[in-house]
Amino acid sequence: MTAGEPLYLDANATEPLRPEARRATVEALDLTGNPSSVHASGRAARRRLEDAREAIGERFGADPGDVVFTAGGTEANALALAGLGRERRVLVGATEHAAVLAAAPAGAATVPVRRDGTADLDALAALLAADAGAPALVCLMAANNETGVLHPLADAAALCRAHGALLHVDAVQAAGRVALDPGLADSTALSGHKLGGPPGAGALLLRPGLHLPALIGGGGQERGRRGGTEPLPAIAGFAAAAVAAKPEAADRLAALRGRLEAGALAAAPEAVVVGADAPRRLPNTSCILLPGVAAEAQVIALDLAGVRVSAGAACSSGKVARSHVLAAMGLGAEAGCAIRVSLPWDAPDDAPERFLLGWSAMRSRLSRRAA
Ligand SMILES: Cc1ncc(COP(=O)(O)O)c(C=O)c1O
Repeated sequence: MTAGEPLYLDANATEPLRPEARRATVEALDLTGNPSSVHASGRAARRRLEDAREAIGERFGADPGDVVFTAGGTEANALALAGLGRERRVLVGATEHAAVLAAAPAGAATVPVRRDGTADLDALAALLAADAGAPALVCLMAANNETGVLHPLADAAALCRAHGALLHVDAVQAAGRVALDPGLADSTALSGHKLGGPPGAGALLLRPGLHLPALIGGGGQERGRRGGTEPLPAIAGFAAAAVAAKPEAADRLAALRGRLEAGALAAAPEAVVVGADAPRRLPNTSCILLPGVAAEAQVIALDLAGVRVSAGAACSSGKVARSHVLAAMGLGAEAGCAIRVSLPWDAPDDAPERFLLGWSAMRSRLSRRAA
């Protein structure tokens, strides 16, 4: 990104494509074979697919045979819920992404969160103990897409193990941004475009030996766990992006985010950074609530000032829905005044200062309009 261009601060919606991912995707586009074909062209495509599987496995601590490629994070979550949730009672975190909430069965129990957005582990323990005889599947995300808040997954995993429950982790936002402990979850959902790959590929990582019935049948691909010809170019780009996305970049993003938040709070002391009290947040994410100013108006005015951010849960369809995440954290109508600023991997060094200029222009524009 160079000066004069719009400032893209919506990485949690989609990360900019990494150059390594672009190269790998374009190379794979020229492989004509179907990985299921037995001739030489098919075998070349199969080799590329298995290279990508190995790279993803190595990067996230899974055996390559336990990496199931999907079309993205939504499908990876749906596959876990449908396959592992079968004949288990399902418990889902209150702030899970719509991809998990929509895939959960109607009778699923909700694990509440505390005001800082972290899962209430006392409540989880009580829910698990309440029907101790029935096997359970617990779904908790590694990091929230709106606030960046990280759940205490090690403690949650210990509770699940103690109660014989499976733990599914939606790591779509956390993967590549913070280190993930590969031993914690029974299944982990990933999405290529959230870590700098092209859209169209994701994965579900499974604990060794865990049986996963397919959600989509078909030609027996992915060891019978996901039918359909694998989207090789997107998968190759996903793997290259996963290798390139280093949690070490977190310190730089956290420093930029720190300057951005400090500047916003100095300019508007009434502003609140939602989730800032949580013990851990994603380094790139800031949910800033400006009381009395509708998030939609903020996003439009910021866009006019050349700064691209999201409002609330706007990752779905461009519509701004009331955020169930902020509601679960105890916020009322003021939740409609929160924007999400998410720094991409290639955020420029002066991103905080450029955001603050745009923010100040946005605030003057909106206060002139209100006057
Ligand atoms: C936490 C989380 N899970 C799942 C998804 C869905 O991922 P995909 O866009 O790859 O389907 C998203 C997308 O915003 C997300 O933020």
